Amino acid sequence: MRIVKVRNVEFGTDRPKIAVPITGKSSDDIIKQAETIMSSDNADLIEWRIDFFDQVEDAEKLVETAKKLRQVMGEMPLLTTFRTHFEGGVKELSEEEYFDICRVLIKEKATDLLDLELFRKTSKLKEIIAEAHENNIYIIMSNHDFDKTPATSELERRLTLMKTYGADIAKIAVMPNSARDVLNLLLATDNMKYKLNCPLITMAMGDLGKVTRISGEVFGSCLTFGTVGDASAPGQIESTNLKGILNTLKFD
Ligand SMILES: O=C1C[C@@](O)(C(=O)O)C[C@@H](O)[C@@H]1O
Repeated sequence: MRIVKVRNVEFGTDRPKIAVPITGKSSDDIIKQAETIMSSDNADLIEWRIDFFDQVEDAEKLVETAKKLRQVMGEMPLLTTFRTHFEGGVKELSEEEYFDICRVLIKEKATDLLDLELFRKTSKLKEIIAEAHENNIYIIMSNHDFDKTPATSELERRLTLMKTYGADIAKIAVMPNSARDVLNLLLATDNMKYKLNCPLITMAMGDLGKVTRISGEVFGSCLTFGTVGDASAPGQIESTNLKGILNTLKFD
């Protein structure tokens, strides 16, 4: 599998990296959360969920908060994500507004990794990916289904599409309604881990899917989301616990 190195963290090798989400609404809350995460010593990277931030549409405030985060985070990679309402996020934005926010983050080099949702306008996605790469920002392309788990072939098709568009890492999150759905997500992951030559992040959400959040090293998911405080999706495991389990399941 290809390895993607962002600052001092390698994705696609060794145990899955732990991303801890920040879900604060105000700039102060966001910085406080980052400080708590840093002192927990469990995170390999932080995901800033900017759809929770009540000033996300104010470019100046967005960049100012990103700069403060960088001061708190030292050399730890920052993933910035605007999760749209359509894919389970907090705030509703037009497609144009969504891409405007991506552009601000890229132009100001305000993040190391940017989440980009697959099901947006293709021509725009390609433009944003090119701009991100010119500015040394990595793209995690993503897709979320909060109701169900698509068929394995469809999961594989979506992951392949992400890679074709130029994603550095391809991510898919689904909601399982049966153990078979969980297996299908894991099967798609295992099928694509060598085929795609692109690190993958996959998970089944909710309690039923928890096993997918700890088994990435076996099946080929390079990152798992764990909590310090609030969760950003159902089924996320507390980060101290998560780190212990990942280390227990580690193999050579
Ligand atoms: O894409 C994802 C995955 C996620 O939905 C999860 O299930 O852990 C959590 C989100 O914050 C993140 O952007």
